[in-house]
Amino acid sequence: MLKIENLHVNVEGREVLHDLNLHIKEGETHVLMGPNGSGKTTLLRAAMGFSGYDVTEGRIFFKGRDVTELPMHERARYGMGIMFQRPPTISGLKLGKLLQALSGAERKVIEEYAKKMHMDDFLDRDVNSGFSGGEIKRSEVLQLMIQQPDFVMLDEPESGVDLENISLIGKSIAMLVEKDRHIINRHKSGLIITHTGYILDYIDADAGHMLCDGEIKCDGNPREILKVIQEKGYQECIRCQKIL
Ligand SMILES: Nc1ncnc2c1ncn2[C@@H]1O[C@H](COP(=O)(O)OP(=O)(O)OP(=O)(O)O)[C@@H](O)[C@H]1O
Repeated sequence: MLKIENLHVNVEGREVLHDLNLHIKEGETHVLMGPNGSGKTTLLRAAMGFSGYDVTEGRIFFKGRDVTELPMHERARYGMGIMFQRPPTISGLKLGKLLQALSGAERKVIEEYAKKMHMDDFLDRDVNSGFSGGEIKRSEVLQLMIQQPDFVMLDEPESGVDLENISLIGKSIAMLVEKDRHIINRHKSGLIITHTGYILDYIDADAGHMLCDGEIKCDGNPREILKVIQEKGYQECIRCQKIL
């Protein structure tokens, strides 16, 4: 689904990602962990094609096609979707209208989806305007549910979300990446940034990666990586990777 080879990314003239390699197969969901400022969001944004995230070396392949030079809207059309860590407020644009524009679906269908995410009362409000942290996350997941991308990138979906809503968001993301289906019938994939690992209670991730100083320092079982980080810190995770 996504193959990243020897990726180097500059942000504001500084190299943030160095020689990064990542391979996520169709039907797989991976989690990405790492300390603050290590480059996790940069990786998602570069993969999605945001401007300001300059690929200076390396290639990004999506569904077998080299998308390194493709603009973001074409990557989205081709099946990539992203959930922001801190999405902007869009004054003057109602959430319902945005969902209609994203999907072309009728209002009735949008209302049904919105109900599932407990967002039906938000359709006539400006996107993210005055939304709480948890409401913003539910709105982001709702936008992805409407778009149904083949590959979702989620930036800290559980941060700022209360326990009840983590369950709702976790289960919805599991459906987005088809974790409810048997592996042979699963065609969607995902990459999820997490600090706490709560999302792993809902999504049985296939692999985990620890990013530090712009490089992936460890690949392995996500729960094992998380355990080492929680108990001994990131440096120990880098050191002990052989046992994961
Ligand atoms: N637009 C930008 N302008 C300047 N520096 C940036 C910009 N975007 C990212 N950076 C820098 O790149 C580095 C990596 O940032 P990034 O947001 O990718 O980290 P992260 O691993 O997602 O962190 P966190 O866990 O805190 O969300 C940081 O030092 C950050 O300050």
